[in-house]
Amino acid sequence: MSHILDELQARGLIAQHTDLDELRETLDRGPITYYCGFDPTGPSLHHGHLVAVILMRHLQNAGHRPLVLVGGATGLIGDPRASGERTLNAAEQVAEWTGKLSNQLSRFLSFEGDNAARVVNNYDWTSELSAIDLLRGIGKHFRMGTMLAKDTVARRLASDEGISYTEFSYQLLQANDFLELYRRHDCILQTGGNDQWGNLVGGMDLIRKAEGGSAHVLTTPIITKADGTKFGKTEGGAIWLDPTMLSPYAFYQFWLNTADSDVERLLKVFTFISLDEIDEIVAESTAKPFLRLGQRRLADEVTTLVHGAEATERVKEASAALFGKVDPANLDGDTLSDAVAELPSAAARVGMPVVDLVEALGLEKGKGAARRTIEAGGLSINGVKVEHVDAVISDDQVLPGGIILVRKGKKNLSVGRI
Ligand SMILES: N[C@@H](Cc1ccc(O)cc1)C(=O)O
Repeated sequence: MSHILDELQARGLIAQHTDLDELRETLDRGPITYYCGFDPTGPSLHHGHLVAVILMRHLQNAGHRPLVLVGGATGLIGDPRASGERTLNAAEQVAEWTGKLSNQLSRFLSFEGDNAARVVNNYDWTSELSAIDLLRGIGKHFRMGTMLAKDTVARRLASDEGISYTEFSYQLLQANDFLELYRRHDCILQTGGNDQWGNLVGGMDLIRKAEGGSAHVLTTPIITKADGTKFGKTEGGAIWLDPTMLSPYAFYQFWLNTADSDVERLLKVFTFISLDEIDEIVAESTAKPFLRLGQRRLADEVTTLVHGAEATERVKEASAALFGKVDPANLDGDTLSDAVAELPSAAARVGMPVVDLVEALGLEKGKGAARRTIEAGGLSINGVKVEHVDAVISDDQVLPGGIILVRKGKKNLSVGRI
């Protein structure tokens, strides 16, 4: 088996790092403890966090021990972003999001065995820190020049809006986390997104200055698309991992819609499929691009990772239903509803003439046209061709969730809703 660091690099999971040879030697001496932090700035993680979590899981799979840090304290302060000062969220809100994030994060790591993961909250040590401790114990190790030169800080300083003292101080708190975890758990590696580089190095320097200790940092790349457009946006917004914010169906579709030019890279970053197998998938996919094998596998794996195997099966049943093969017995109403959420729809009822429904859906302008389409064999309900112009909607055509799939020709799919 290849070395974990080589594997991570080959997968494109490492953007920047401190001395890799030294880290390699450290890792080879035995399991280490590492951490990655997540701030509760919203109710859910998104695809960006997923890259960080996947890196954590790779390291855990290689035998190392993860500490998942939720920023109960840092979430109250706000890591400065280039786009501007954050509004402070209420303490109760941050506490609620902290709980949600810990739950989500816990799904991705193992909490059993010798290298079981642990969740830590920086509120536990930061809330006890007095102003005097902060300024004497930590502040003294920081040089203003270095703090001001941090990428986001420098940019915000140069902006009209500037930066508050609150956000400016954020780097002290994150650095203190690393020091605290170094002291408490012998944690010697911090990972994070590439935008976190400055914060990570700040902690590493603090460990050296305060304890004479040596630690490492690794960052994951910010994922981009080959065509230069932003990765991870749907019409509805970010690729949230919470199924109530983005349905598993929409989540699956996002991955399924990956461009051919991005598939290989995303398979390496977002799945645990071996690199050899990815080579095979890509070769097959390139030979028969119309089958979108790479995209399917990607969507399958990532949806299973985030929402579980069962949800993924339901999503696939619902997509199959949309493309003609409807077996209501296997369908779950909620997933089907998610699947048809974006399609044109109209109210329907049992006993309604099919031509009326076709007209209401705007599939044809008027009943005459609707009749002609049926006569020509161009209309189907739930994938079954409608044979008679005077057919009416029957009970058994109502799918779970009160849905009737009406298709004209190959492409025009609409939904009657009971
Ligand atoms: N600053 C990190 C979150 C974080 C918080 C505290 C830490 O100790 C580490 C990381 C972010 O915004 O993504």
